[in-house]
Amino acid sequence: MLGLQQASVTYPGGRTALTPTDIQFAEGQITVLLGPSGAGKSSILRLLNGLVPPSQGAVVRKGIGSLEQPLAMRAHRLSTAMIFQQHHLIGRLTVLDNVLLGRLGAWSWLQTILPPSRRDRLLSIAALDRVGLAARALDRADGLSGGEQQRVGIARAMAQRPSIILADEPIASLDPASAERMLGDLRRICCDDGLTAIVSLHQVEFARRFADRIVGVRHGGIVFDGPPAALDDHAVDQIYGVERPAGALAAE
Ligand SMILES: Nc1ncnc2c1ncn2[C@@H]1O[C@H](COP(=O)(O)OP(=O)(O)OP(=O)(O)O)[C@@H](O)[C@H]1O
Repeated sequence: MLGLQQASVTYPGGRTALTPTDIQFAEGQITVLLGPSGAGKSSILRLLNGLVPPSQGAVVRKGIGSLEQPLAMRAHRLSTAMIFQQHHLIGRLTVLDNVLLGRLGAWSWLQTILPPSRRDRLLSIAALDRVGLAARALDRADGLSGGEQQRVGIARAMAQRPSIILADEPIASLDPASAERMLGDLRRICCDDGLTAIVSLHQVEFARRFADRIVGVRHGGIVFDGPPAALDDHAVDQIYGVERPAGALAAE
């Protein structure tokens, strides 16, 4: 449904982060981009959400067309939610207000200056309930733990009512238990709602448990593409090479 067609990324200054790449992401599938630091995972996600334009090639979405067209990009962004490594919550706002921000893209100018509608508030509370945080709706966001704040990030993404979720290292700053909970919630919601998710991760064991499909990225290219069961030690070596960190195999 969403894919790269011979798409590459060369940043100003001349650094090529992604060599011309073809890849399709199937509807309703959870894909993990796995690879060492600097491999090009974030650059793929930035292409997919339009934060960087392809230097060559195209990003194409079924039913919308090439994202080069401004109207296509707008339609794509409205139905694509991002989850970041740092949750980007506004600490002094309530948890509920942060989740309501997920509705912004759907609001008219007038709605942005009026109090949120009852419908949007209910939708946001329902999204919080799905990550077990409805009871914290009126707490200040900065009063929550890091793991809870990341789950508010999932709720905010869900409030957008997306069909695609893009997440860039969403567990990078979490302890193992919080990471497990966060990925568990995300997987359950994606499976229940049939969402397409593309998530970059560093940890091989989390990737194996969380993904339907693993795409290994190294030196700006795809070096592995298959189901978790196919990610054997040889494949991990192909992805990480000598850079494989001591903790890469552990779910940490
Ligand atoms: N804005 C930028 N300007 C110049 N070079 C960049 C920029 N962003 C990334 N790069 C370079 O592009 C390459 C790929 O970076 P990218 O962030 O896509 O990798 P990554 O696999 O996501 O790494 P990490 O896991 O550390 O986030 C790296 O060499 C990086 O230094």
